[in-house]
Parts: sequence; C-alpha cells; structure tokens
Amino acid sequence: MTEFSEIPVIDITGLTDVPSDDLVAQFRKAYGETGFGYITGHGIDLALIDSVFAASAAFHALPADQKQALALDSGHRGYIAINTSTDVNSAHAEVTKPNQSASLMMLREDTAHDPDVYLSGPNQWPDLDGFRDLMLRYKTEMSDLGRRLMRLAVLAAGADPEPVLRDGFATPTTWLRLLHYPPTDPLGPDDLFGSAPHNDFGCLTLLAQDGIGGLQVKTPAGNWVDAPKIDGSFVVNVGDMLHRMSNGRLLSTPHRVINRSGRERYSVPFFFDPHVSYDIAPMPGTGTPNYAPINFGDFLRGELEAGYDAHKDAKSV
Ligand SMILES: O=C(O)CCC(=O)C(=O)O
Ligand SMILES: [Fe+2]
Repeated sequence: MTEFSEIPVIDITGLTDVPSDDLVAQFRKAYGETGFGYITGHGIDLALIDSVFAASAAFHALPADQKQALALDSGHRGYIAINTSTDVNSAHAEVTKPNQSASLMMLREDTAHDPDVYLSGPNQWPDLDGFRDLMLRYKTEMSDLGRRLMRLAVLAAGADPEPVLRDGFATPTTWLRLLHYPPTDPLGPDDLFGSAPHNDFGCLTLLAQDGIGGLQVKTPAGNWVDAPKIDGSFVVNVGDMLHRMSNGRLLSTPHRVINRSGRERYSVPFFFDPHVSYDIAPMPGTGTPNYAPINFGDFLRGELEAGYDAHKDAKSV
C-alpha cells in the first residue's frame, strides 16, 4: 500500500467512451493508490448542482412532522432522521454512536414496486415546488457521468468495459442522498461523527459538497487527509463492490465526516451501482480471482437489514 498525503485531481474534460491512455493511467494511479480523487471537467452544469443544494436546504428546513411523514421505507427511499443510523456493519471498531446527520434518500424512480426486483419502487417526494423534476434531472445527468466514469474505472482495472456496462449498468441502482450535518460540539466526545469511519459499499460515489469542510480520507498509515471542496469538482471514490470487481486493483478507502465548523454542512453523494441482479466478481483481465462472486441484491439485503429498522420490519419485501 502506498502512503499518500493528498487527494489527486483528475481532469476528465472531453471524456468519451474511448478515453486516452493517459487518462486511464491517471485513473489507475489515483484509484490504485488512494481510492479517492477530485474529478474536474465533468460537464455537469454547476448551476444545476447549486439548485440541488438549495432544494436540499429547503427540504431540511421543513417542519419535523413533514419530514417524518416521509420516513425511510422498505425500498430504502425517504427521510433518515438524526440519531437513527449507526454504521453497525462498519469494520471500524471505533463506531458506537449514531451519525450526526439527517438525510433524504432517493433511489431509481420506478412507477411501482415489482415484488421480483429488490429495492424497486417509487420515491417519496416532499411537497416542494419543482423538487421532483429537479432531482430526477440531476439523477439522469449523474447516471450518465457515472456510466462514463465506470467505463474508465473498468479500463483502469485492466478489463473490458463492454460486458460490464451491458450486463450490470443498463438499469443501474442509483442512490441520491441529500445530507445535512448540524454542527457538533467542538468539546464533544471524539467518537461522535457526522459520518463515522466507513467504506462505501457499492461501486462509485460522486460527491458534491459545500465549502464547510469536514470530509477526511484515511491513509494506509492511519492518518486522516482533509478533502475540502474544490470548486467545480466532484469527490469520486471507489466502493467495496468495485474493489472486488477490480480484484483488489482499485481501492475502497475508509473516510469520515466531522463537522466542528460551528455551521451547518450540506453534501450530496450520488452512488452509482449495478442492477440488483448483477453478480459481483473479479473481472476477466484482472488476474487470478481473489474474491468469490456475490450477487449484488443479496449483498445489499444483508447490509440494509442489519443496518436499518425500515428493513428489519419488512423482510418479505
Ligand atoms: O458528506 C460527505 O462528505 C461524505 C458522505 C459519505 O461518505 C457517504 O454518504 O457515504
Ligand atoms: Fe461514504
């Protein structure tokens, strides 16, 4: 493992389905050594991102009962209030207290729940003008970016993107989360986190954040490197599923959020994952497999049922 002291910046301006060898090499280095990068030149309109943050602030400012009416459902869509999510599956021993954040989670917008497709269904929308259209537009644009980055990631891992994109990502599982972190007491306990140390479980995370700061990335030696906002960029990181698909070549790196700024912090992670039917396995071209195949839907069911009451109560869905 290579020790690092900063998060690399990668400019993907003009990224097409056939990225340059130089870009693939940059991606391989960043995600093979750090697991995190700032992606610039991504083509998402910055005004669109600003509108999503404004809508998030409007949502979080709603009265508690209106938010609670959208409480997380068995399709993992809805409102997650503060002090209700602890990272119980975290491999990080220090996690004992619930995350100091509230969020609205939106997945793919299906017209109805299909009992044969885990986590299918419609979202729960707040009664705010234009909110649904804005979020669906952002999801569509971010899915397109996710697909382009996934292609780059698969190439960087040394595999052929065509079968992966076709079989895994024709109908991806997407998670759009509007996170709000109230300030935590600067004199409070050391193990009270906005987001406790964790690895992302999926493939790619594309994070937009405000200028407050607080995201930190763990190095192999156990140091924490700040990942503040760089204007016009997304912080993009690899999760556990892409780590397995790459046969360990791309790293899923622990990270956390501590908001001791004294101010409200908002962030918007977008998680880009395969369809639940997809089997996660080391891709051909990545060497002798170090991991057994697992079905993504089965894996998710285990994670969500262990971590969230909304799933414990609804195991049949
Ligand atoms: O809010 C952030 O900056 C990071 C959030 C995060 O790590 C996550 O939602 O997985
Ligand atoms: Fe994360």
